Amino acid sequence: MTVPVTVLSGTLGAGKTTLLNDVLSADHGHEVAVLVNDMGEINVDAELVRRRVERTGETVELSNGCICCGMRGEFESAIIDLALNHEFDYLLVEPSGISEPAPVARQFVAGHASTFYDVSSVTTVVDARRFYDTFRTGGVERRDDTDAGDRPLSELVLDGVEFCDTLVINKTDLVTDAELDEVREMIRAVQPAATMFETAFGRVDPADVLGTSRFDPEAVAGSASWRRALDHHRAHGGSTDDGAGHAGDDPEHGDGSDDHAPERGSEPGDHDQESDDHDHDDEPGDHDHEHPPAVYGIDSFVYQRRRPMHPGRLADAVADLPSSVVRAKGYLHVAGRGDHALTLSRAGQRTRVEVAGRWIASLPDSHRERYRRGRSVDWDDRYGDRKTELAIIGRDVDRDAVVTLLDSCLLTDADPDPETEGLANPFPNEDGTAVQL
Ligand SMILES: Nc1nc2c(ncn2[C@@H]2O[C@H](COP(=O)(O)OP(=O)(O)OP(=O)(O)O)[C@@H](O)[C@H]2O)c(=O)[nH]1
Repeated sequence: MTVPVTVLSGTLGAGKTTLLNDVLSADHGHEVAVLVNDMGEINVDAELVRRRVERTGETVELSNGCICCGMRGEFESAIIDLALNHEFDYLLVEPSGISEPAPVARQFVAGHASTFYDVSSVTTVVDARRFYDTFRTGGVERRDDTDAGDRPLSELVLDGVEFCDTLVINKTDLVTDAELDEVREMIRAVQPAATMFETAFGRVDPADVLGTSRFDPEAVAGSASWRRALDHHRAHGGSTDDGAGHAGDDPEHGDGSDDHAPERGSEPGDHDQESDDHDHDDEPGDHDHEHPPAVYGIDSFVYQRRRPMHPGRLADAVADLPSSVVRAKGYLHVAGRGDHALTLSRAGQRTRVEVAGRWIASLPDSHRERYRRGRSVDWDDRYGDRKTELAIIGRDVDRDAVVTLLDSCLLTDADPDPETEGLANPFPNEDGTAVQL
């Protein structure tokens, strides 16, 4: 029999430990083991949790790195060791505040540990105050964890919100009702599918996070609004691409730092395999539309163009995107970067662009043909698989204005040839590199 697992995700200080302690001290009816992954030398969270868990089960601490990347092997050994040598009937995992929940969950879905465990829920705790400040007012981010690489906090926050089945909006005591309404709406904009709770000091009913069986790897991986928008777009003729139209990674894996290096085909429900499997919320007769139906008054659409973007104008345009755009994610075809597919990930006011891999069109003939034979690539006679394809998510977004802004970046015949004329180009052009705009 497998042991059910809840992965409790959330950025630093969101209130995970507070919630965990509250749940553990309640009458939950389980023999719980807890695995805490702190990054610091002083294992404060583990201490707090240990006091609670002593009565009922085991606590395991992993403190020398992040279990979603550098410590995967150690993590796997620890959970297998737990399963083999200890008595418990539920596992709670609190990854570090910089861990991505998807690779953590994957260890239980696809790794050796999957023999012993079954993910019941990936629950993400969000600090309502900080979410509002980050996404509504574009407030200054605190970078209190140096191991987060160069990823903005806003993106780490959205990682958790986008990959979960249950969302706990915590610290509601620190926002006004109007602010909470906005937080709820913005979260719904990026993650329409998860079950949502609102709380202060992590007070939830244990049954809301333990044993819910809400987790479905494919559904969760496809639940983010940007993913739904891209899938819908492709399914309705925006492209015949199979979601892997270049030789690099999916924009899901938006991180080029060494520790969080993307790994193809490594996520639960990996999109290279499942691009068209999940529900697209089709509307009959809606095939001209490039977006899923509005959810909670939220707009989402996909901007797609083949022609390359002028690098300087694009960098300026990204900075000028209206604040109504909460999230944008997808590929960029940038002039002067004809070899490399770039992924853009915008979370709140922060935008990060990284090299995702090579465009298939830039590969030597033999490789190119092999790729094209292996997958149904959306191919253009002039540009091959190169294209800009961005899912744009927000509230009351002036779509025409965004399209006009992005169209103004398209390279024209009047522009100098960026491949030959040494145009200033802020975009990255080597594997594993990224810039923030
Ligand atoms: N005002 C307020 N403070 C809270 C709430 N929930 C937690 N806190 C406080 O916020 C701080 C961080 O809470 P933790 O539970 O340690 O957060 P965490 O997510 O475990 O943090 P890390 O383990 O550092 O990633 C603590 O001082 C908590 O007492 C809440 O709902 N309202």
